[in-house]
Amino acid sequence: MSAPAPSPLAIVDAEPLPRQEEVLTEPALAFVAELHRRFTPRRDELLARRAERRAEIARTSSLDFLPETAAIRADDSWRVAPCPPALQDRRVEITGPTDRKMTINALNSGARVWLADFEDASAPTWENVVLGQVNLSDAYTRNIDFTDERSGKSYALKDADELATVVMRPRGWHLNERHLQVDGVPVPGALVDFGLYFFHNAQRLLDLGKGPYFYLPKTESHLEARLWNDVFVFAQDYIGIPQGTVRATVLIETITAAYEMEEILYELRDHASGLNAGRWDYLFSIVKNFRDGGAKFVLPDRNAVTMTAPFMRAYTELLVRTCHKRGAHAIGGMAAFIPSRRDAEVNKVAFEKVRADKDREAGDGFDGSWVAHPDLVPIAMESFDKVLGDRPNQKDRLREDVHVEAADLIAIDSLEARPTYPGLINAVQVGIRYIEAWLRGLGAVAIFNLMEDAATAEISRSQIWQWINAGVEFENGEHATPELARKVAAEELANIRAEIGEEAFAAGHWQQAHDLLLEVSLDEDYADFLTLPAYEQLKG
Ligand SMILES: CC(=O)SCCNC(=O)CCNC(=O)[C@H](O)C(C)(C)COP(=O)(O)OP(=O)(O)OC[C@H]1O[C@@H](n2cnc3c(N)ncnc32)[C@H](O)[C@@H]1OP(=O)(O)O
Ligand SMILES: O=CC(=O)O
Repeated sequence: MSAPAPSPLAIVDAEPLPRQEEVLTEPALAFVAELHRRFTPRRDELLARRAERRAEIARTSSLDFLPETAAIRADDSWRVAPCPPALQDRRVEITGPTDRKMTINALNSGARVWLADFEDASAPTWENVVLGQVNLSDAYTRNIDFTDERSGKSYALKDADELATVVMRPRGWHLNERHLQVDGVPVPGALVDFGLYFFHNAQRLLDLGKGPYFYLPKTESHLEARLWNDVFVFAQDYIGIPQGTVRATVLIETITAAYEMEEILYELRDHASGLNAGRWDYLFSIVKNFRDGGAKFVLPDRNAVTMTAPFMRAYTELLVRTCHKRGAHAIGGMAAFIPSRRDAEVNKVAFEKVRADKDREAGDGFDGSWVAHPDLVPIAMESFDKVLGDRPNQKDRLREDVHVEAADLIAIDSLEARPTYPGLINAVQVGIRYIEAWLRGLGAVAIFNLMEDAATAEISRSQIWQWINAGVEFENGEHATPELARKVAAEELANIRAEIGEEAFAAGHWQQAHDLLLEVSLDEDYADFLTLPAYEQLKG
């Protein structure tokens, strides 16, 4: 008797979208279903391991390099695969969501790379998930030019040799895509985003002289990197392209991954092209993991933690050293200051702050860095041009002077700043405003002239949780308590209502955002990710 046919992947509870049939083709869905069958069980095991490790951190309040992988770190002989030409020069990378306008603007921005984001800059509505894929395919076939009906402005791609190389960021391992299910089980969003993109574009990209390149977010261990590597090996065979075609840049943006940088590169060595210092999620991860570690681990206001804090320098310098030792690119992170074309003073501050950040990164040995806005591309370019000149990167700068001990990465108490009452107000303001936008399908927004996305919002809500649980006393004598957070949130909601007016208030999701922020900031049972309960409430 022949084996029963595998269950197909079903589209569940989703309104049909224009042109979805171009992305959700039968062969593409069969590929995603196969990824799910092969790899979701291991994904589930690895999520359970995350919980075990966090329980261990709660018990010990410490982390260390892994004894069982010491041989990988000690072996000086291995390197990651040679870098493909399209990724040699990554001196400036722009990030952003994949709606049609942003896709064209990012590709045309003058940056060498565009991080096309299905993760923190994108709220995972079904429309964003599917139409983001349509837009990327349209960009590769040069079928994307359009006129914005509201502004009347026309958008067209520049010549191919002027466009940024795309590095696509799928969702992290923890999020499911409820609209695609096998036997009633939702497929991990990571496999949906990766699978659809890879299936439709891998060969097309090779024909264009590029390749299927990925940023891997929120990795917590080298075992998770191994899972991605196995996904790549399977996917390359499945569509018949050579092994080693995929390239992945791993975001080192969890505190546990910072202790496994070498191991992560090792697991992915046939597919790795670099590591990125994702500072915002990194801070979130520190607060999350050490949230109940007592006063020693209490971070001050988010905006008071800069990249020059000793524990942040330990992290970034170790990242550069590790990458260059193994032949990989070291890519810097995101300064959150957003320029304004309408306000010269805001613009000036953003340019100054971003220039200082990029100068520091270029000086420290990074091979490139991120910006959030096209107007910041020339600023970052100047910083890296000064250091790199005609060289595509500075991987030859080995930074052997860098020595980081395990304790340096979590020496939070070396900071003098303390949490402040205005810091609490800001965390509440940003939390409500960001969650409201997310529930409308926007994953990245400018709030108070700073870029906010899922990672920065995670810091805000986690700090409220941590400060309350650590019984922080602010400079004005107030204590962080659930009652105080509720009072500040109620005031903020009233302020927003007065600011935007009744009609706009009623049209938005403000009360819902307020309630959700309080839930994820005050619940004793801390939610691992804000986007998990938020996804339950996301329409579409
Ligand atoms: C922690 C992390 O994970 S960081 C990575 C994730 N976060 C991101 O990627 C954020 C990316 N940045 C953004 O999304 C945007 O810059 C925002 C939301 C912060 C601000 O956007 P806006 O309010 O539209 O900015 P602004 O009005 O100044 O934009 C001016 C123009 O630049 C374009 N633009 C702004 N940012 C980007 C971008 N990142 N990519 C492409 N185009 C952009 C706008 O579309 C607009 O184009 P138009 O003149 O044709 O209409
Ligand atoms: O994803 C990047 C970060 O800073 O977080």
